[in-house]
Amino acid sequence: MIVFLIGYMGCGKSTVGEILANKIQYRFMDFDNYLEDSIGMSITETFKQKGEIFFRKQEYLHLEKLLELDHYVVALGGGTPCYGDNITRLTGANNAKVIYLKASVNTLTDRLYPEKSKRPLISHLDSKEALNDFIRKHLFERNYYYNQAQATINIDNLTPQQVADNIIEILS
Ligand SMILES: Nc1ncnc2c1ncn2[C@@H]1O[C@H](COP(=O)(O)OP(=O)(O)O)[C@@H](O)[C@H]1O
Ligand SMILES: O=C(O)C1=C[C@@H](OP(=O)(O)O)[C@@H](O)[C@H](O)C1
Ligand SMILES: [Mg+2]
Repeated sequence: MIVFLIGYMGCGKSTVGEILANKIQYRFMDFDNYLEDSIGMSITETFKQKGEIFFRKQEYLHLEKLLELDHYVVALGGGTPCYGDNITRLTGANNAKVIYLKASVNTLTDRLYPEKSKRPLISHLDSKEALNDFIRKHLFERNYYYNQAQATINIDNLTPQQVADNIIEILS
């Protein structure tokens, strides 16, 4: 089986994915790190030098390889399920379970404000209010895709360990 974690930037896909993989003795892949290795540049540099459309194309192309994995937990990028037919490729894959880590706009704002420099889509937003407004609108657009996951966990008041334990319960 492959477990795909989806959800908005900052919901904890990378953090929870690693914990979950350790708990269930699966391998872990952070799709962003994988893309950085295969492109040979950080995501920030890729957006700057090649543009977002290039990045989305890389995500689209490399997703094909992920679908062949087994015994893996994969933390996808926040945008991965929201472009092309990626969400149906994920949910339609044999042997895959797509899980949405759902967080409120305020939780995401609090978590992302100190880390926005690592995320090119939000790094230009100066104030916390501007970030909050951006996330509210962006999440509204993206929820259409995230809501197609096979399971959803409301993560607002959970530690990463608790989120991982919730996923294990869903999988059992
Ligand atoms: N359940 C949680 N509770 C509190 N902080 C969390 C939780 N999950 C993740 N974080 C923190 O939120 C930030 C974003 O987490 P990250 O795993 O990078 O999210 P994503 O990969 O979805 O963008 C990190 O600083 C991480 O330590
Ligand atoms: O939401 C997005 O479009 C993106 C999310 C990022 O991953 P995280 O969700 O792990 O931050 C990364 O793929 C890139 O900066 C674009
Ligand atoms: Mg991540």
